[in-house]
Formats: sequence, structure tokens, C-alpha cells
Amino acid sequence: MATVVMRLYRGACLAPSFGHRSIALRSTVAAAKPVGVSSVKALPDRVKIVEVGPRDGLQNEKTIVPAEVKIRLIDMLSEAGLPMADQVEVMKGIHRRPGVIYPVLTPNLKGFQAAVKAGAGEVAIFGAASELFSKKNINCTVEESLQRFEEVTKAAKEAGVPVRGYVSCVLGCPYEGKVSPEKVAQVAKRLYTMGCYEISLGDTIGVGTPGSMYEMLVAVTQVVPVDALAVHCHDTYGQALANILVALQMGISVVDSSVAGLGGCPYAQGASGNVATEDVVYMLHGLGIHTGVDMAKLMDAGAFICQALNRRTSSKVAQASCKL
Ligand SMILES: CC(C)(COP(=O)([O-])OP(=O)([O-])OC[C@H]1O[C@@H](n2cnc3c(N)ncnc32)[C@H](O)[C@@H]1OP(=O)([O-])[O-])[C@@H](O)C(=O)NCCC(=O)NCCSC(=O)C[C@@](C)(O)CC(=O)[O-]
Repeated sequence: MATVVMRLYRGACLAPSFGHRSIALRSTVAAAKPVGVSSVKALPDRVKIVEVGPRDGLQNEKTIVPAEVKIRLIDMLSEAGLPMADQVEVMKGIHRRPGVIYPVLTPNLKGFQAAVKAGAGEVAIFGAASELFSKKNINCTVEESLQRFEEVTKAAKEAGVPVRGYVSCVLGCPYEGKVSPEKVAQVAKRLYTMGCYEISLGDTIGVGTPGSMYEMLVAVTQVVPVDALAVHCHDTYGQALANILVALQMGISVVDSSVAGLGGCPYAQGASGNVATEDVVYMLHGLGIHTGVDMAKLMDAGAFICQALNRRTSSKVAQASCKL
């Protein structure tokens, strides 16, 4: 049931041919000497990256992206080793790879039933820690949304479908401004208690800093086990990688990101895209952290979608490899 939007910076460096990108990437990665995990305290040795490009990423795109392009993108990303966040309408076209999960966003029971009918093996419910955002995004109060999600999680449990939960605006709201860590913790706890196996904490407008990320995670980890948490950072203020690093240092080992930094939110004007998957993978591999992602294939997927959209990538790593 996800609607889809994207906001990217137009301009210069469109990706060169896939072959050049891969060669440039290899020299870039080779030049960056990994720092072993052992020399940086409290980092996980393995991180799961949840790719949200096909859903959040294409969400802000004014041009309607043809289904075959979406399907090709999802196939390229899953070939690169990335688990996916996905859309109902392309579920039937993709080549499902063993071990790759393709969850669908479902705001209510009707969305859940449609997702299951389309073959979704996993769904995601999306709430917020801000009343006004909840109203704009899903047209109900936070409490009403949680009651709807109870219906979804109950039906999902009966159908044996795993549910991922999102909390939006965890570090700030476009309508309310500051959001208290305690409110985030309350919503996250409710989602966890009703049966979500994982809660993704979204800095929807990318206003967080390492300090506010730390403060929020201190509150949330008191009520939800850290291994059931993920972070979902937008990069509006250029803080996403720093915020992710803080989350990793606090024991979180699941990170949402979007190929080429595609993304945004239709109900959060001015928010830029999600942190680019390429940049997250570059940082993690540089730290010696295992992701299971094939960087060259990921770069090819980023180049493919940027060319299809005639847009410039927001990934710093992809931009840098263009210049080489
Ligand atoms: C939640 C609703 C549907 C409520 O919308 P509503 O208008 O309050 O719904 P309603 O219950 O009053 O029903 C109105 C009509 O919609 C139908 N309807 C009702 N539900 C569905 C459904 N699931 N699928 C298809 N149709 C549906 C329903 O059947 C009815 O049809 P009618 O009887 O008039 O013909 C709407 O507000 C909505 O679609 N919201 C989703 C908006 C969205 O996709 N936002 C972006 C998601 S990304 C995000 O939130 C952030 C995230 C996850 O990326 C993380 C982060 O960065 O923070």
C-alpha cells in the first residue's frame, strides 16, 4: 500500500558505464585501508542492511517508473545480497532469491490482506512518535494507529507472516519539531509487544545528530531488546553515517538504506533521501564489518536506477567513483 516519492539532487555526474564504475570502485575500495573491528570498541562484526530503495526510494519520483524497471532494480539489488523493502505491485514480477525477504508496507488490515494476496511473505506496519505526522501520513492518531496495527499483527500471527514495525520521526517531526525519546520508546515498545520481530527507528526528516540519536536509543533500549532494533536514517543534514555509527556502537546491527540515496517522504516536505546503501556499505566494509553485500553489483544497481530516472546519484561513494 506504499505510495512512493523521491527527491534527489539534479545535476552533473550521471553514472558512466557499469564497467567503468566497477573498475573505479575497486581502486577506491582498495585505497581505503580497513580498520579492523578489534581496534574500534563495541561494533558488531556483522550488519544486516535492509534495502529500502525500491519502496522509499521510488516513492518521491514524479515520473512513474515502469514496473519492469522496478523489477529489474529489485533483482539487481537482491543479486547484490540485499534484503528488501518492497511494493505489492511488483511482487509477482521479481525473481525471488532464497534468503532474500521482500516485505510490503501495510497501514491497516486491508493493506495486509492485499499484501498477502499478492504473495508477500513479510509485511511492515508504520507508526510514528509524532501525533501530527501520524495524522498526515496515515490519517489517524498514534493510539488509533496502534489499534489498527494490533489487528494486522493478530492476522499476521494467524497467517504465520512476520511483521516488521517502523516508528517515524524518532529524532524530530516536520510538524511538531522536537520529539521526546520517551514517546519513541513508548511506541516502539507497543510495536514490539504486539509481535513485531524488529522495530526500525526512522529519522524521517534527517535532523538527528549523534547526540540526539544516543539519547533516543538510551530510552528505547530500556524497553525493547537491542537485537530487535534497526535504524532508518535520512541524510538531510549530512548526519546519517555518524548517526548510524552511534547506533552500531550501542549494539544495533540492522541498518536501512537506499541505493543511490533515493528516497524521501511525501508527508515530510524538505526531507532528503535515505542514507545511500553504497555509502553505508563502504563505511562498514572499511571498518571490517561483514555485510554480505557485493559492492560492485550494488554500484551497478545504483547506476541502473539513476540512468533510468535520469538523475544524479546521492551516494558520495558513487559520485567519487565517477570522478576516478
Ligand atoms: C492509511 C490510509 C489508507 C488511511 O486512509 P483513510 O482515507 O483514512 O482510509 P479509510 O479507512 O477512511 O478508507 C478510505 C478509502 O480507502 C480505502 N482503503 C483503506 N485502506 C486501504 C488500503 N490499505 N489499501 C487500499 N485501500 C484502502 C478504503 O477501503 C476506502 O475506500 P472507499 O470505501 O472510499 O472506496 C492512508 O492514509 C494511506 O494510504 N497512508 C499511507 C501513506 C504512505 O504510504 N506514506 C508513506 C509511507 S513511508 C513512511 O511512512 C516512513 C518510513 C516507513 O519510510 C520510515 C521513515 O522514514 O520514517
